[in-house]
Amino acid sequence: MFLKLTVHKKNGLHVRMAAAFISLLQNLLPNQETLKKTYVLYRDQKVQVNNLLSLVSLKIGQGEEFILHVAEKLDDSTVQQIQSFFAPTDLEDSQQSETDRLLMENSLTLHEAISALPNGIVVVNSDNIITYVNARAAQLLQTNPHELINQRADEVIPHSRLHEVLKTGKTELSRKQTIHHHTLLTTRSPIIFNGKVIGAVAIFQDISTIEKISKELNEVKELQQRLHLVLKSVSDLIGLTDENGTLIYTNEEMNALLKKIKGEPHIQSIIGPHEWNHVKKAEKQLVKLIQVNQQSSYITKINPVFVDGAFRGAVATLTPFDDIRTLLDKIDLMEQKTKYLESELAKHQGVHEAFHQIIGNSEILKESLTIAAKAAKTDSTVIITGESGTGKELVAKAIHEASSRKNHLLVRVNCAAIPPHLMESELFGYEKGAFTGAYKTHRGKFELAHKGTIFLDEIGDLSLELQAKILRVLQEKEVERIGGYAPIPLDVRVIAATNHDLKKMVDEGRFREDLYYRLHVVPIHLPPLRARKEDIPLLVEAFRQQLNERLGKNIKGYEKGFMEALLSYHWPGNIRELQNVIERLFNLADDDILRCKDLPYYISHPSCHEQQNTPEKQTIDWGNEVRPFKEYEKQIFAFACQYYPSYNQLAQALGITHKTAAKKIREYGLEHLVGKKYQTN
Ligand SMILES: Nc1ncnc2c1ncn2[C@@H]1O[C@H](COP(=O)(O)OP(=O)(O)OP(=O)(O)O)[C@@H](O)[C@H]1O
Repeated sequence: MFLKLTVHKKNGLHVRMAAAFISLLQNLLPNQETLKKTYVLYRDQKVQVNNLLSLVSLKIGQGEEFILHVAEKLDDSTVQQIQSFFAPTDLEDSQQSETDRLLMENSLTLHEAISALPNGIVVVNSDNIITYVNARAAQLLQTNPHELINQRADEVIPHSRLHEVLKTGKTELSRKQTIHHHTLLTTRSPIIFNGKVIGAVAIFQDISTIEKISKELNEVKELQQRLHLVLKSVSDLIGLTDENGTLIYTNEEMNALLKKIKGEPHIQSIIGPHEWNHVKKAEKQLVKLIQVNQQSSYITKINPVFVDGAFRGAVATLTPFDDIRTLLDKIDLMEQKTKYLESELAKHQGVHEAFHQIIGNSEILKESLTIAAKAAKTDSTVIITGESGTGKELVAKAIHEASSRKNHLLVRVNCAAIPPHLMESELFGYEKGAFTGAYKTHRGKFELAHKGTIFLDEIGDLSLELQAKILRVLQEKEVERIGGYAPIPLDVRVIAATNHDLKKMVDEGRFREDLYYRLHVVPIHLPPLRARKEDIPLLVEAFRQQLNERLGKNIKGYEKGFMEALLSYHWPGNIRELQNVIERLFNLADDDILRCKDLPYYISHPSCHEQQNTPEKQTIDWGNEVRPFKEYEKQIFAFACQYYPSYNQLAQALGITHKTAAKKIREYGLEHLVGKKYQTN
């Protein structure tokens, strides 16, 4: 039920009156449960009537009304007694009234002070019933004060230990607990009156923020330590300046430099005042190679630091340039190594097995073979240049074998060997009856090479007329037989080779410029053997094995000094000459060892030609008087031997035996001239 009551006392519902009112209600409502559920409603506020401090804190003034809400219906006499408690009285004892005012003021101040505390306060009576909760405690427990008042503390407050304190009468200091994500430090104390525990109070201090700050502080400390370690472990010189350039932080390396240059702890003593002014003004990073004390150079980076637009200092990093130079050198070396390995890999990956029979490990040869192997994968025209006997034909064969045309013919035309008047019919073929003797249609080399490869060896020996005709075939991709009526379409890959200097021939008008360029799509130059002498041992070994097999011999090795002799010779006839020399030695060998004594004299005595003063013979000088036969003979041998790399070939050319040729060369001391002009003829 609701009772409307008015306070008439001068000091309103003051402390003493409120206490008297509670006492009255305790007498009138002996049922404690009813009393617990009895409230005072005043201006939107609701407080339990038996909570003295809360009741007083309503500050109900003189003449003001409030409602008493009792949980049960009261009989008339009880209602009357309550109403008469508040009935106006004519007389008010002025001294008592002053005492009441003082009491009221003090308890209100106390209440305000407790309410305003940042700590939460919960008070229980001796039965562990909550009698007071301040606003902060209610906030921390995430509820309203009136939800807690009159409740058992251990039922409504998590981890409450006030009942223990009531039992022991001992204070529990600063116990840490977590309630609703807040870390609280709780102190619980008994309230003792007349030596008796009449209640207890718990004070909660929220230390969540402090904890957070302390955690952050620890993190900052850790970060600082790590940063310190990082700065310590870098070899760069690091410094932090204020706005005047004074170094406020320096790592050990920077300290060492400052010590060395005996400089002030200012960045200006390292970079100079001019650069410092520039950093301040430019508002961007300065990167410069700076020489300090004319001793060491540093790559210096200065980053200005601006806070809210104001220049506050700079971070300076100095990297010793020598270190960088060493690193650059290392990188350079690594790059070179990588390039080398890449090219090696490319060579191994790129070289088709058809190239494996080409022996040699020299860089210069491998480069040429790499180009050849790449060319094999295309249909481009290839021209192979190089001295006689360097392996041009071998490479042409390998290109064909490694190409997609390998299942068709490789047709070789030796342009130097076929008589010029037969060359045209050889190359292009003829129709039956095209000329006298053409009894049947003859297909030319180009036609035979259809879908395959034509190898035009010694192309520099072609007449200008035939050069023009070949150019036409290359351009039109068709061939016309002599006496033929219609051109025949051709699908032929052309590989040409020469030991002539075609460029020079073009300049001299002996080779067509247009054909020269038509052929030079993929030029491959094969180096002479003297330019890759490191290949000699490999070649000799390969020839030894081949010849053992071919000639059914068992030559096991070479005499000491043998390889040295081969290495010091200049091999004008290149690999062909080497091959021939080894074959000759096989034939001369008495046992299973190749011996120096069997080597041709000009090889076993490499210096002999330098000692000789027989001049090269350009022509044979017949003179105009008859001279002794031997003189003519010497001239003939001196002239002829220059054009052949071996006695064998010389003998063949002169129509004499090998033995005679060798004997005569030795007799006239002409070894030094053998093969001298071989490469250019
Ligand atoms: N790298 C090599 N490895 C093994 N044998 C080789 C090598 N180079 C050349 N030969 C051999 O040397 C001889 C001459 O080679 P090839 O006929 O290919 O040379 P060429 O340059 O075409 O000579 P020419 O210009 O006189 O025609 C051949 O018997 C060939 O097998």
